[in-house]
Amino acid sequence: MEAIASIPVAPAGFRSGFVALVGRPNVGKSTLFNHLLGQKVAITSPVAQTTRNRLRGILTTATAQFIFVDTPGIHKPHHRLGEVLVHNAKGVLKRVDAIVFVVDAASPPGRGDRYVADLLTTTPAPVLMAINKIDLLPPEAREQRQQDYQTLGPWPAYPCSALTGEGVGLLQSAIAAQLPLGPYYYPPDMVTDQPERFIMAELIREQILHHTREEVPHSVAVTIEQVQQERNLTRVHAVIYVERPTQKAIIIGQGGQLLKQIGTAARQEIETLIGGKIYLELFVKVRPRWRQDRLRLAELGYRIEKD
Ligand SMILES: Nc1nc2c(ncn2[C@@H]2O[C@H](COP(=O)(O)OP(=O)(O)OP(=O)(O)O)[C@@H](O)[C@H]2O)c(=O)[nH]1
Repeated sequence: MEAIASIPVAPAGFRSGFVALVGRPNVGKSTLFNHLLGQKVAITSPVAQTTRNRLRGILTTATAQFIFVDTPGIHKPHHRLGEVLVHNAKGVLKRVDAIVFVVDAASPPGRGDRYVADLLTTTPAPVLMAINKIDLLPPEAREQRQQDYQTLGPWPAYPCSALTGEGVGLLQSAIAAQLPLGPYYYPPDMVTDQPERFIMAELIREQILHHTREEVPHSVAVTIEQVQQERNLTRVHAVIYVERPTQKAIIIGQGGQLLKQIGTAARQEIETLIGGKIYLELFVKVRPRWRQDRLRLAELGYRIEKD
């Protein structure tokens, strides 16, 4: 109840609502999400399908409150985890006030984009198209690329770069204009509704993705087993789950070198997150076929959400 008591009454004309970022994997949804929030909440990586659980990020300005929902990249599922991701992403689309359809300007529209565009033709919420990564295109090619993408649907398009920030302000104002008049749903200074533990686990997973190659990433899950507050130090005990002993060996590396690098990088990210000293203990465990198993998915925190 305390959190509710600290929510002020919104001024007249205030707009607020839920905004979904959707798009095929790797178009830059998480990067855009972080840029809009001005803070690192979602992890990003060059490996497709980095985003797993639904994450909410809150941005409050003088005139509006946006609750951004980052969805996993939508694509045709190949295994149980894939199905859960797509099911959850579809569910989100039915419940939001606005949808930002993110596409990648670096390449022309493809099947993945059309798959998403088709889903959006039946959603009730207004759709805006963010043509992301325009920094990768020479200025003279942008107009043509925008036209290519506008064949996907009748939605207004906003060229932008989540990396440099170009065009993101305009996109943000356009989203605000689509939100209904409404209250503060969260306290104005709140940035995410995810518990710190979840973000810690994601920051560790992010470093694993950065430090390993294709064969490992999708087989990794991270759980935070224990967080102990000591005088000037927070002790974090985390477990990295993989599916095969070979993956365990890769993550640990020769003489434990790679795990050490992952740990150091993740520790620094977590210290920035919580603003204090961390002692991070990482363990690697093998759990065969965890991605195929509903129960284990649930145990590791991948929820199947109801429509
Ligand atoms: N040059 C450039 N790269 C970008 C931009 N936005 C994102 N990227 C890069 O594109 C890659 C994918 O970005 P993510 O934000 O993880 O993509 P995503 O759509 O969330 O991916 P999934 O989690 O797979 O759905 C990363 O390497 C980003 O650094 C951009 O505006 N310009």
